[in-house]
Amino acid sequence: MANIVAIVGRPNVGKSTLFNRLVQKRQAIVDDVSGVTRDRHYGKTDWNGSDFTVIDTGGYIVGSEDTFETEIRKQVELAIDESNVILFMVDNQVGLTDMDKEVAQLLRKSQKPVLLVVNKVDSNKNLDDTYEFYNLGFEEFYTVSSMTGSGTGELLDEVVKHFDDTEFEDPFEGLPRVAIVGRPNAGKSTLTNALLGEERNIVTDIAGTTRDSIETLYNKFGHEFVLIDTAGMRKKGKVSEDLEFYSVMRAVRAVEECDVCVLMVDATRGIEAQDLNILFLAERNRKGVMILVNKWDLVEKETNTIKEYEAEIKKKIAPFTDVPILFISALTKQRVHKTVETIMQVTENRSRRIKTSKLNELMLPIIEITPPPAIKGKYIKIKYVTQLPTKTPQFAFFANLPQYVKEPYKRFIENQLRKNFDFTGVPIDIYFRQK
Ligand SMILES: Nc1nc2c(ncn2[C@@H]2O[C@H](COP(=O)(O)OP(=O)(O)OP(=O)(O)O)[C@@H](O)[C@H]2O)c(=O)[nH]1
Ligand SMILES: Nc1nc2c(ncn2[C@@H]2O[C@H](COP(=O)(O)OP(=O)(O)OP(=O)(O)O)[C@@H](O)[C@H]2O)c(=O)[nH]1
Repeated sequence: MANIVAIVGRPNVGKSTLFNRLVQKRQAIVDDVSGVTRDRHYGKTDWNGSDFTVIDTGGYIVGSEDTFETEIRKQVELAIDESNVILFMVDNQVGLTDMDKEVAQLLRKSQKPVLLVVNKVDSNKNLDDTYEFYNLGFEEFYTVSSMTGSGTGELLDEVVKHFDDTEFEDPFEGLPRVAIVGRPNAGKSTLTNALLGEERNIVTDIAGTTRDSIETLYNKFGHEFVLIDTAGMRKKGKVSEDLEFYSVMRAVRAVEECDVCVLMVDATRGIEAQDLNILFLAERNRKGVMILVNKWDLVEKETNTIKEYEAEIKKKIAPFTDVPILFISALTKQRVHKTVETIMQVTENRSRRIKTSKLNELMLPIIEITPPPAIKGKYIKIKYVTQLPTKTPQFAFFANLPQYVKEPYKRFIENQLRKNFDFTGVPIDIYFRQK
């Protein structure tokens, strides 16, 4: 089950600071698609082995027509809808404010666990000031300093206790789980219908703590997989910018739950920042990925159109370019069958295992010819390589001075692996270890 933690609170209490502490910078994604409106941050992190996504719901538009109150209300509603645990943050330096009380009032409606976090308790002598926050009606609260990190460990210990890790009976155990994601209007529903047709039968309703994702079995022409449909996340009556964000949240959740992430792009719009965010998220989550350029029927074609389009996309998704890109029309069903075949291929690639003997036979001569560059006069000797017994392809190269192997060489090794074995659509990890 995906676990999502939202941070809410009035402006300036330190939400972004906590967010940045929890989510390493490179893992954070700034949802600045709406640009003129507000920034929301979401990113992946883990505590004691529990993975979760953190959303910083904050960020306000200067000069917005919305009053703070409407803004806060939206933010809180979003948190209640989309997260599994809510962190309600207040500011110990400023003390209790009316706006904090209003937020508390809104949060009272939530069925979800809400943890009160008193921030900016930078030293123990500030603890005396925190008592007034008992007025918010919570039985307890957590004092932290987002700036120094103190208290965040205790907070996270509590957060992870609220995750729903119940193993549900999975009737599709062992089948690949596929999510179709993309911006609003990219054609996700059209493709889903093209795949499942009239027989679309909803087999299970897996009730998560937050909402139901519907899983449907695709079983035709000898291919079998489970389609994850998180369409329920889309609420009626949301204004456009929220709609955009809901679609992001839907994608984030779908990415968490899938094995293969099918990113759908509208050919008439091209690949956009938000598409790339989702793609990178999938990559970091070690999911299989493929790109569908949909509505290809609308594009005026010349001899090199596909080639050029593909090159354009590859430039944007670099360095992970070993990704299938198909040009389809969900509407006319052009290459829909090819889509299914590619899904199966990516699934197979993701669980590909290469024998150690085969790996060494192939890779050691390559390394012999192109060894890692010597550093400070020290020669790096790679002795052998093995694939780790993980769910997705990960390789360990054993060397005398593994710490000296740099990123470009890692990339070289990755490219060689990709050249020799089919890992298309699959992120691979390469580690250098001491031997
Ligand atoms: N002393 C102290 N200052 C903090 C701490 N956490 C955040 N701050 C400061 O508080 C200010 C606001 O922090 P942000 O993280 O931007 O607050 P926010 O809640 O995300 O604000 P919005 O984006 O406006 O919603 C910044 O100047 C931070 O440096 C803390 O633990 N101690
Ligand atoms: N010409 C053409 N139109 C398409 C194609 N696929 C989808 N459309 C149209 O694009 C519009 C949006 O398609 P949907 O399938 O609803 O898109 P979606 O991604 O599910 O949209 P959201 O539910 O908003 O996220 C509809 O009017 C479709 O008929 C295609 O391959 N070619």
